[in-house]
Amino acid sequence: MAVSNNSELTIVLAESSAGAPQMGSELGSRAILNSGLLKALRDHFKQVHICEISAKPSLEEDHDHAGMKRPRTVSKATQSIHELVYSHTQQGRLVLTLGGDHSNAIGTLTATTGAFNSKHDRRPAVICVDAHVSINPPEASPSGNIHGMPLAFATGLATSQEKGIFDWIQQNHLIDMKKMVYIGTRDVDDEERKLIQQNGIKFFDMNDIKKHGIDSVASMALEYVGEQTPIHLSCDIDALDPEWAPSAGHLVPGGLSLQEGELVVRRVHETGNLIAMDLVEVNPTINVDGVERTVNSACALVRGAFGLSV
Ligand SMILES: NC(=[NH2+])NCCC[C@H](N)C(=O)O
Repeated sequence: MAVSNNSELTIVLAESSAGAPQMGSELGSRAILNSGLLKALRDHFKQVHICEISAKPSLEEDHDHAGMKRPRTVSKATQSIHELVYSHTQQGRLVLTLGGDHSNAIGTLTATTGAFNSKHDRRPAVICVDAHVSINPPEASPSGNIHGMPLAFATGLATSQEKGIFDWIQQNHLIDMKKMVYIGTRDVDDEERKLIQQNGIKFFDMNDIKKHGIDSVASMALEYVGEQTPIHLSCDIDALDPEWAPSAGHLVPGGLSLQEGELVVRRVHETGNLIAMDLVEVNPTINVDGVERTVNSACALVRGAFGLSV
């Protein structure tokens, strides 16, 4: 029996780019939704709810704190996302969050985990499709950009007690490191590598994909998270090769083809266990000639994950 109810979808437009070094990804959510995707989702689901969060540059001071840039703006935006996603997950709806930059996943991952934990006393699995592992604790981050840190906060490897800076994250929101897996990684910082090893976090990097093929990797990843486990699928568009997603913030060559990306998300769909999906880092201000291609790729991943026809 599937763990998710597939009749209602909530779309969260996470129009915040404060976690990234450059602006522009706040325009990504609408670019994706308005490219025909909304209609397709409305045709597919019985009901579609749309919510939005925007993080306008705050007028108050948001100076760096403990190795983080714009920490109060990002904390506030992700807390709002958390509250929305939490309440819609609790109502048994599937949730699609369209970013925005990857820091938004701090809000989504803590929300589905918190909501499932309080309702069912268990934590969902998290499948991250990403070129990066996005698990830098602030003090180890080479950039200070919070979009490189979402998994650090969502796992509890990074914490902050500072008022207004991620002090809203609670113990029961934290994802289970033994139930998370990365697919498509190829740009990992030294400290991130150590954390992945020390905590035994499962990953399938691009070499594993070349070696085993994407279908076997998808099978291994799904076997690892286990049957009957709700799945939160967290996708950064930069997992795809820049050929397929040129309008993204941090391009890393040697990524997944669109076909490989689609295969992964369709395999997740087939489990019947998907409860939430994030799609982040589409930036329509980068490589403007490639925006349409990037948006089409993003739509294809969303369609695949929710089992819409091609
Ligand atoms: N979602 C992204 N594009 N992340 C890029 C992160 C790059 C680098 N690891 C950092 O922490 O700054």
